[in-house]
Amino acid sequence: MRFLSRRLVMPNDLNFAGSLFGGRILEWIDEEAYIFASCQLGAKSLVTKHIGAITFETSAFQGDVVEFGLQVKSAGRTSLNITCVVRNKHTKQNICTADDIVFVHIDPETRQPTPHGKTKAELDEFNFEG
Ligand SMILES: CCCCCCCCCCCCCCCC(=O)SCCNC(=O)CCNC(=O)[C@H](O)C(C)(C)COP(=O)(O)OP(=O)(O)OC[C@H]1O[C@@H](n2cnc3c(N)ncnc32)[C@H](O)[C@@H]1OP(=O)(O)O
Repeated sequence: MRFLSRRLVMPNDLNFAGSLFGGRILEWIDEEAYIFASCQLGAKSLVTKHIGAITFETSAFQGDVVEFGLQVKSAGRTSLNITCVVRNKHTKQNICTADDIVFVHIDPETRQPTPHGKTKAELDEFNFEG
């Protein structure tokens, strides 16, 4: 798994208890996973179909730097299944794991699923630029 991106926890990212809001983490994961999937497939027309499992493991706080690890779990005909781990940049403690994040490649006109043309083996082999 490669950690490709970082964010700083700002005051407006906090919940009423003063820790990083779970909804904000999910928003970040959706966006980071979309960027990753889009780069892997070389395609913009992707929609989030499914997020299978979300586990919040430790809290993060204002001023923490969090980083996002992403990897392809599997590739289907029109879909890409991704795992994302959010961890504290300094302590390396996991904050959240989101598994089975499924994006579907769609035709921008019809908005129907359309093949993305990539296999897992191809993505594994040619993922140097992420
Ligand atoms: C201040 C606040 C600011 C907020 C600032 C926000 C900023 C955050 C920025 C975010 C930026 C990023 C953006 C992200 C992208 C979106 O968030 S997109 C928005 C949410 N998603 C949607 O609107 C999608 C709505 N769904 C659909 O349109 C239709 O379900 C779809 C995607 C066209 C698929 O239709 P379908 O009938 O399910 O198609 P079907 O052919 O049966 O299946 C297609 C593939 O999905 C797979 N699949 C189907 N169902 C499932 C399932 N339940 N589970 C797993 N796989 C499935 C199938 O196996 C198939 O895979 P392949 O075998 O072809 O590989």
